[in-house]
Amino acid sequence: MKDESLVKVKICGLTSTKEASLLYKSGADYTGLVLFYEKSRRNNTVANAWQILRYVPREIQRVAVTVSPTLEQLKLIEQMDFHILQVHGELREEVAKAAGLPIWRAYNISGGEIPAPGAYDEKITGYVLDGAVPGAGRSFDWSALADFDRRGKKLILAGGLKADNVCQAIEALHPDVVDVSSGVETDGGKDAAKIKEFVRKVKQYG
Ligand SMILES: O=C(O)c1ccccc1NCC(=O)[C@H](O)[C@H](O)COP(=O)(O)O
Repeated sequence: MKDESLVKVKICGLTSTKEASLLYKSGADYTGLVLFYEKSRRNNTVANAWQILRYVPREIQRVAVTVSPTLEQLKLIEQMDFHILQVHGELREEVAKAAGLPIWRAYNISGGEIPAPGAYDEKITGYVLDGAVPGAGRSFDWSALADFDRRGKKLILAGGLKADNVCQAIEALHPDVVDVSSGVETDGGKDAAKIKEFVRKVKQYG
């Protein structure tokens, strides 16, 4: 059984069934698949996503990672085996209203601006604070976000995290979940040893 007091780990940006298989017994709590965003090298087609999800261990929560999704895209996502919808960019009113999945609202932080959430409160269960460019492996000034009001929701911290800096990040913002993609990759693919070390550092921190 998992210890509910620990900071949780999200391994984001899966692109193959092989990468999904690396999550067995990894200690990860969430995983993310990028969809409908062709600018990302981690983008998945719907068909590919279906395949990958079959290989994600059952105990891991699956997050559909999107940028300004449309209603049609939401409907496709909700036919798949996802638990959470993560939205970067714009959260369209029709998507927020129609969503059956809980939403993690993602903010890409450039400069020291503090996002001021508030809309669609009842659907939003978490806020993702991420670097300026999603999935780019770059962090932001954590101290500038110390006053971010999480409004009782989960705080998911992303952007440039790796085994070497994740404990400092936790110390700075006390997130519920730490989210990593580039920091557990080697040559653009997920690396089992890096995942293991990242999870070890987080769970050791408590
Ligand atoms: O990973 C992407 O390419 C991506 C593209 C479009 C929207 C979101 C994307 N990733 C979202 C995540 O949750 C990443 O884990 C997060 O940006 C952290 O990435 P990294 O800095 O590489 O660890």
